[in-house]
Amino acid sequence: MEDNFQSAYQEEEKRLNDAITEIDRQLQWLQSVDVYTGHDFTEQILEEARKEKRIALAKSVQEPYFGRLDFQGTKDQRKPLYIGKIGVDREVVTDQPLVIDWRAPVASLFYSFTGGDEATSYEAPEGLIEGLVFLKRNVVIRKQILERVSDTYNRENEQPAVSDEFLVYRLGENKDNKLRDIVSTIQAEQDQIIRAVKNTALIIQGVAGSGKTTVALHRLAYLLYQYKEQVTAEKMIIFAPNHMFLDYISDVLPELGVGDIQQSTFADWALDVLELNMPLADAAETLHYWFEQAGGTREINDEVPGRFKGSLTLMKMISSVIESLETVSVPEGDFSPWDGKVLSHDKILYWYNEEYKPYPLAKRKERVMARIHRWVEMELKKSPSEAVFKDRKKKATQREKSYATKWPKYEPLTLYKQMFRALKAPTGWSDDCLQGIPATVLKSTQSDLKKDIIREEDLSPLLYIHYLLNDVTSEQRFDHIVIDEAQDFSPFQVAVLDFFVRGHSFTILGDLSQGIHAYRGVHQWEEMSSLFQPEHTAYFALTRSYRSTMEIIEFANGILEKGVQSDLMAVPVFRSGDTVRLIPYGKDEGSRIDDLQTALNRLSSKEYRTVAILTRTLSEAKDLHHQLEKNTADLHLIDGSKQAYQGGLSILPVYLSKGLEFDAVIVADADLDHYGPKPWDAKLMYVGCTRALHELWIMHGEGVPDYLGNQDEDIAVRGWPES
Ligand SMILES: Nc1ncnc2c1ncn2[C@@H]1O[C@H](COP(=O)(O)OP(=O)(O)OP(=O)(O)O)[C@@H](O)[C@H]1O
Repeated sequence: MEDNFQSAYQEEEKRLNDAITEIDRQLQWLQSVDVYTGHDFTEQILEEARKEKRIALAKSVQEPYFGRLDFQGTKDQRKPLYIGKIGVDREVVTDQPLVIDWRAPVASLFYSFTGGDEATSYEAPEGLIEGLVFLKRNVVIRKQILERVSDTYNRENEQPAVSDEFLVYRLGENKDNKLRDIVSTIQAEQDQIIRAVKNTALIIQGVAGSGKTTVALHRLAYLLYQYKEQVTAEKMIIFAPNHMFLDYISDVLPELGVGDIQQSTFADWALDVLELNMPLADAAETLHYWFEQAGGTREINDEVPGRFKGSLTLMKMISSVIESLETVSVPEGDFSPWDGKVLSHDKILYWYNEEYKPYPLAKRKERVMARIHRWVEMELKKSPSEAVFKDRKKKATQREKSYATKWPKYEPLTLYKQMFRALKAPTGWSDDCLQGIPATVLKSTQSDLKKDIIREEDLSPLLYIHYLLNDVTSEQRFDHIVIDEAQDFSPFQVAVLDFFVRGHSFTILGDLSQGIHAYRGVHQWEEMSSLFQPEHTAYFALTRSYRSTMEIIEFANGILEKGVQSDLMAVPVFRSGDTVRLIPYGKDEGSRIDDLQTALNRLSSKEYRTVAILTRTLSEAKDLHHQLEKNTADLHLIDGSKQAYQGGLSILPVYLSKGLEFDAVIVADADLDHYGPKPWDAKLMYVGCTRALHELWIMHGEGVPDYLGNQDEDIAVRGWPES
């Protein structure tokens, strides 16, 4: 065995040296070519290509590849294929590149192959290629040094199966303040999503830690490679919950050699499209309303403002109101540019109803007004003298202006205010359909709009009105949209986004078990899948969780099972760690702070890079931060206003921890005073617990919710661990 390992290591070391020598040679040659600075367009394009290649090779020469797959096609010889983040051709091009790009068709075998000695296949441009896999090997190269060789499949073994050994090694590493790429260990179920066809609304339900965010980012890199003729990075967008999260994921795409993909929150993007230069109502206020109720949970139904304004019911209402506007748009009466000259109402109606019918309302008004203007110009030309011409022109300009003001104002916010009766509605429009708005929603929205307060949930209706009035320009239309944490999106949001993307090309990822913003998000994925024709949508479930140890995952599953009655259980990768700790605060006054300080000190003295204390509310996080920072250097408070996550030691309310991960997590105040028995509280607790990679300590006062108790001793243990 040892001998085998030695010879594998030596073989790979030799291959590595050969590869580095060749890449170096190519790089040196490129560097020897003078940089072109002239004006010849073709030369400029060639120079750009050389520049890109220089950058790629300089990166590749450090860590050329991470995997090897020995494959023999039915009509071929057995060949070792080396797979890396960047594909590199040989100097003398042969049918086998020096390094194969991880996104290339043949590389899919490296990920999809799950063992066994039967023939396997992959989809190539020329058709299905069948063959046998002999070896799957992971190699770790850092700065040109071969650090590790690990065979995850060898056909010569007695029971050949792909092993998780290398994956477990990778998962055991500590994490810093940024999400990382996973190209060397993408799993078959994840690869299927990454390589799914472009023009589909993919909906992915993935348990906490199943790699949803990571997979979405790899998918973008794949789409750019596979559909290079059809998509560009600038026309792709990722929607994520907040700026700190965007910063947290910001290293993955550059590491995969992809730049320029837009990354935004839905709110920022929507305000930009709407050209609304006003801040949204403070989100903290909404969060406070829903989350700062210690021990209790507010009632959520389809009539709470977020759910209703995110519903297709409101979408339909808006559609009929705008439709009704169509019939009352053209001002009553003829248009007279100067006394004695008349353009009949019928003629204007004809232009509006026939000639410009295909245009959306706002454009139609523009076209009709432009047509009227052209008619005026023609008539002006018939003026008998210069003086009459001038006089008529002056009058006509004034009357055109005043005629334009008689049209309804095609502006989303104005129309929205009119719908909620915060402004007088245009005469004659039929708003019967708005009778169905629940009274509480009508009242609160009306009162907000009168004060010019817009909330996040108002953005979909506003965007929809904008779309109905103006349509979407080709510059505004995306090639692909990723929605992360999609359980917090409403059906209306996705329905509106569908107008802004070509071919329903979506990657929509979320976890219903983490649906802590259920007052505005979906409760079932059908709410989203039903927006698309069955042939335009596909559903995937990711059930394996890669983030946490088995103990933490089993513990979190227990919360779901008992607290949410959910069957969306996570399957752990076989990575065992310390048992979860349930630690009661001491009985003395002041014990809570002392105990939390002790927990933080003990965990931060280990070799972890990131440790977090999660509180139930923001005010508790602030208070605790104030108390603990006296004795803890560099303790960061995350309060929702931060643009970047710094790693290290953090205190934050549990609802702001979504999407993030920490080597060790302390859940503070996990008692009935803070977490009630309802599913929503259990979901919050689930989010908190699933942020931990290696260690989870649950600290609590008197009485814990049922969903935390009765766990097996090998999963959770009461009391402090021995120091
Ligand atoms: N195939 C893999 N190989 C190695 N690490 C992986 C793999 N898949 C996921 N991970 C790791 O698991 C962790 C969780 O990934 P990610 O944050 O993308 O999951 P998620 O499903 O979006 O999580 P959540 O919903 O809980 O926020 C990350 O540290 C990621 O690097």
